[in-house]
Amino acid sequence: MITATHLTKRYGNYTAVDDVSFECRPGTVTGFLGPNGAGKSTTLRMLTGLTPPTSGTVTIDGRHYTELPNPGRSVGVMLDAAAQHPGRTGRETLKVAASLLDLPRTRADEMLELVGLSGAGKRRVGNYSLGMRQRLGIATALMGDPALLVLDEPANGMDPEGIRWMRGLLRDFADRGGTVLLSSHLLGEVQATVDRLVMIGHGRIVAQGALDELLVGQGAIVRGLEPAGLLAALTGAGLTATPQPDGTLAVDGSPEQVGRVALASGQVIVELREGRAALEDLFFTLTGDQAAVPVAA
Ligand SMILES: Nc1ncnc2c1ncn2[C@@H]1O[C@H](COP(=O)(O)OP(=O)(O)OP(=O)(O)O)[C@@H](O)[C@H]1O
Repeated sequence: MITATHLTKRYGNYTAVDDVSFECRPGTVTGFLGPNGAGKSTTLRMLTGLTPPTSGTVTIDGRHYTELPNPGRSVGVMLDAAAQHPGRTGRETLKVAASLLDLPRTRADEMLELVGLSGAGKRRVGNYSLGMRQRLGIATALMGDPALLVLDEPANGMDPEGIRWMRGLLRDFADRGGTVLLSSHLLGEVQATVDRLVMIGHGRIVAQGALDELLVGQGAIVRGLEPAGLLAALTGAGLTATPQPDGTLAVDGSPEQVGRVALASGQVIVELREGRAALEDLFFTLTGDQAAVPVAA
């Protein structure tokens, strides 16, 4: 289990990570989501002992990363897939990782196979695409058969097939009791992969919880035969309705409320559903500059 408690990092007067607390439990995949510069990498660097926190703690099964006897056997980490030695082949990279972990070098070929790079093992990493480097980084992280995985932007540079592959791999890892924490600045990349989300903006956690919980209570989506008339009726009834690019209105009321307003005002509705606004909208709202959103439990 990963536990961050009031984790804070300041660089001079600038607070990159501000009072961040969250947990990642065994059997779950947690997405750590936020726009560029939100503080994700700094948090992951504190988690893996590379940057000391200004205050607060982050532990792995109750211990600091630096206190783990053989960290690579407990936590698989990939912080920067692009930073691998370009002159080594994929196989050499994994052999070095195996020897650092005191594992047989044959493990390198097993891992190449696992991440679908068997055919590219003899090529230099400098000639790999970013997606291939991500696969190699994941192979390195999995090398020591850890119970936890920490991956910074693993979907970066991966094509849709690669993302699908990674989703299956991480799901399987978590289903076998593993704990996964992965960061992303693009919700769409991780939405189908994660069970839980921790959203960060400007160094602060703006929301966290199960994916389903975060989607609850998002209002209603309605499409009227005369959108302008429906908008006026909804607004007149005290509801906030926002026109969407697809011609629907996103309303901060329940479908029943919207239906009643439409009935009372004689507006014809051609579509009405629970407003499970795309999580992307929630993400942008929560992390946008205007957002002064309190921390959700
Ligand atoms: N060593 C440092 N010295 C000063 N400022 C830093 C340092 N490291 C990070 N920062 C600042 O802290 C903020 C958070 O950076 P961080 O890399 O954690 O964000 P991020 O969410 O991972 O975004 P990205 O995906 O762009 O890396 C940024 O404004 C960054 O400029």
